[in-house]
Amino acid sequence: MSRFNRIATPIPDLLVIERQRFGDERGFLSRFFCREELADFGADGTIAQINHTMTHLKGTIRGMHFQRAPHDEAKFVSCLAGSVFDVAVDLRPGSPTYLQWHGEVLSAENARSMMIPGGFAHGFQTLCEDCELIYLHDKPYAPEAEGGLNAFDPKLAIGWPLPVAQMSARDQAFTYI
Ligand SMILES: Cc1cn([C@H]2C[C@H](O)[C@@H](COP(=O)(O)OP(=O)(O)O[C@H]3O[C@H](C)C(=O)[C@H](O)[C@H]3O)O2)c(=O)[nH]c1=O
Repeated sequence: MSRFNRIATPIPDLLVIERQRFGDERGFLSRFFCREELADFGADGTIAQINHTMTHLKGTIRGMHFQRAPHDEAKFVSCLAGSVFDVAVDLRPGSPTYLQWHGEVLSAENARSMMIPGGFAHGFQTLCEDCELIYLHDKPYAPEAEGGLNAFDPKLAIGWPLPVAQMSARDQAFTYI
C-alpha cells in the first residue's frame, strides 16, 4: 500500500504528491519522503540538500529560479506551515510543454508536495503569513549556475492569485525572455 497519492499535471513528469496521514487521538503520522515508494513515480531519490524557507508576508513571491545543466536540480517542494501557490515552468530543451507553467496550492493542511524534475524554474507566492517550505534537492546549490525568469514575464503569463506584496531585488531584476 503506497503512502503517497500521485496526481498528474498537464506537464509530463511534473507531479503533485499527496501524503497519506495515519491519524489517531494524538494527531497523525505521515511519511514525508520515501525513495522506494516515490521511485515508482520517477523520483531518482537522491537527496543532496534540504532547504527550509520562512516567508512572513502574505503575497510575497520568491522565484522563478533554476540552475543550469549540469547543475539542473530536481526539487521536492512541500509546505509545512501556511499555504502557497507553487509554480513550476518547463525549461527542458525540446519539451512539448516548453515554457508552460503549472501551479498548485501546497499547504500544511492539504499535505501536497510538488515533485519537480530537473530543467524547470520554480517559484511560489504565499497565500497567508508565515509560510514555511521544505525543499529536497537532488543536486547541491551551485550559485555560479543559477538563473532566473521574471515572475511577471508576459511570455509566461503566470496567474499569480494575489497582488505581489514583496519580492527580492534580484527577483525583480530578472529580464524577460
Ligand atoms: C537556494 C540557496 C540559497 N542559498 C543562499 C543564497 C542567499 O545568500 C540566501 C537566499 O537565497 P535566495 O535569495 O536565492 O533564496 P530564495 O529567493 O528563497 O530562492 C529559493 O527559492 C526559490 C523559489 C527556489 O526554488 C530555490 O530553491 C531557491 O532559489 O541563501 C544557499 O546558501 N543555498 C541554497 O541552496
